[in-house]
Amino acid sequence: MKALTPFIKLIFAEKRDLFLSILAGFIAGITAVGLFSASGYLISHAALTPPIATLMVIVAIVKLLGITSAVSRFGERYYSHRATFTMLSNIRLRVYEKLEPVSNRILNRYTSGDILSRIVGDVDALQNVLLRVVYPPIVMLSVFLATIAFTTLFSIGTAVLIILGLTLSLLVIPALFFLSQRRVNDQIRETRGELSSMFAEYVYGFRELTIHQARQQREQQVRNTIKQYEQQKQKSQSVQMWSDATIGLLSFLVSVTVLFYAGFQVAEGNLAGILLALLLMITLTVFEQITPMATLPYHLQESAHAAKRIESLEEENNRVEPDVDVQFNEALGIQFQDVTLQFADQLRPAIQRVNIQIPSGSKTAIIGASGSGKTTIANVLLKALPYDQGTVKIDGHELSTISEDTLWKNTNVSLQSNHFFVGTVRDNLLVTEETTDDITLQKALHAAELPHLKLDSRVEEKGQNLSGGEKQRLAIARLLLREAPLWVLDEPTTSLDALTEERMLRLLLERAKDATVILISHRLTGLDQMDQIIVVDHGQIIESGTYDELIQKDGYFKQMKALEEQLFMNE
Ligand SMILES: Nc1ncnc2c1ncn2[C@@H]1O[C@H](COP(=O)(O)OP(=O)(O)OP(=O)(O)O)[C@@H](O)[C@H]1O
Repeated sequence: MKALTPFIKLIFAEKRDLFLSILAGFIAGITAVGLFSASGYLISHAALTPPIATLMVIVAIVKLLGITSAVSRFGERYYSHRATFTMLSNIRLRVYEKLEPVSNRILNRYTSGDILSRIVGDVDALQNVLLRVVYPPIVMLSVFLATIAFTTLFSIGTAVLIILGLTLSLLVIPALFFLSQRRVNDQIRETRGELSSMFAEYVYGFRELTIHQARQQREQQVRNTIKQYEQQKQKSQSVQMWSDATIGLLSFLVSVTVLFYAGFQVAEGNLAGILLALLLMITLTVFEQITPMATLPYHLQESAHAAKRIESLEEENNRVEPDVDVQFNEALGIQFQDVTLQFADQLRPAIQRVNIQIPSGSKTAIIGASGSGKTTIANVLLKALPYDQGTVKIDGHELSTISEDTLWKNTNVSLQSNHFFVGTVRDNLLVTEETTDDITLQKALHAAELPHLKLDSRVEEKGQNLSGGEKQRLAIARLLLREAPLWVLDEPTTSLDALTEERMLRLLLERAKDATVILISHRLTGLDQMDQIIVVDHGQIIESGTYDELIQKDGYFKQMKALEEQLFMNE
């Protein structure tokens, strides 16, 4: 319930619509009760053949109540839905604003299918907070109180019977059915999340699954999960049906009891016979109004759960960003001191007691076997991963005192896999904020050895119409368009042949000559151009020094170099 508080606050921000929908709901409810009880009274009174004028007055009252009830019901729907749509758009904005700055961290922790189901499905589920959780009890309670007060004017016994019936129908029966529905609802939610992730995986991996002929197997898994989901939904709906039927039966029993009780009172001379139909109609109509209350516990649980899931995404945002931001120099010095990071599901730390000194303006290569922890070091530096122990400083400032925005503004980054947007080559070069003219863009393309690409050439989804090497060179052209005091290059040239790789590295280092450069690589090409080489193995730094120092040392680097040369000669 606590998780719902911020969303309930958003509902109460729509004070006017909320008030109008409650008012219209109350008028619609009370006039419906009035309409049927007046009809009952009219029928009974007509049997006594009163003067026509009396009947006309009652008929006019019935008509007026009928029209008022219909108009108020429309008003209730109109204002409550308007408040809901405004609230939903405010929730969507709120969620987006909170998630956007932490998207990097979230993508590391949740699958994209899960994130999608939270920001779409769970946000949509919150529309029921107002429509089915907040205002129905307020409207129902006020209608019941007014009806019961009205009934006590004629028969206190009938009022007591209605109160008992309502307590059973509104509290006891829904609570009992809710308890038996709870487990299956938990299962439904779990299966829905699983299905969403599974489906995203299927769509993303469609090509690989087809090539490896594993598509049918996956499809079957998705189908099985859909079937399981449908069965669980059916089970939940059947519990709901039984709950509705039991409430219907109870309302019928209460109405029959009222009829017998009031009939007995008439026979005893304690109640005017003309009121019998009125009391029966009041009972029947008031029970008709409780239908939305039967599903309230279900919607309350669903909304609270949705709110919790959204909140858990937003919790990432609670990591406080510094108020006062730092100012950086032309090139940035970097220091890692005893930095350790262990992923939750891993047996050993991805990086352990890592100590690195990178002087400002220097060029450092971090090398090591696959999985040794190179990218993790870069991610820590880019604040994409929180570390467990140690200190990281950039330009003398602790990483925690630097906002992500400032950090990324001052960094030119090439990730292992770069994203390419559907559009033109120009669109893909202009992803930076800086506005650049066509001549500069063309120069960047030429420098990245892509003279055959025109700025208006089409780039398909994920750059599918470009070769692996062309994609990397397009990413390099992007880098060339941006100035920054720190360059972090994670394997920027792995898809290139050795000679092109050498030229590209030279080009990048030339462009970043005044900046601090960190190059992550598991190949050793071009490392003689670096000021410092750090060798990582199993998350620990095992060697570091200049190219010449490491070659002279008979260590890991020298062995790797010898092995690479041998492979190169064999090719
Ligand atoms: N998000 C993650 N969750 C759990 N473990 C992870 C995660 N990212 C990386 N790891 C683990 O941390 C270790 C270091 O990974 P890292 O990506 O830093 O290696 P790397 O040296 O960059 O490898 P490569 O050269 O193959 O890119 C690996 O054992 C990897 O399985």
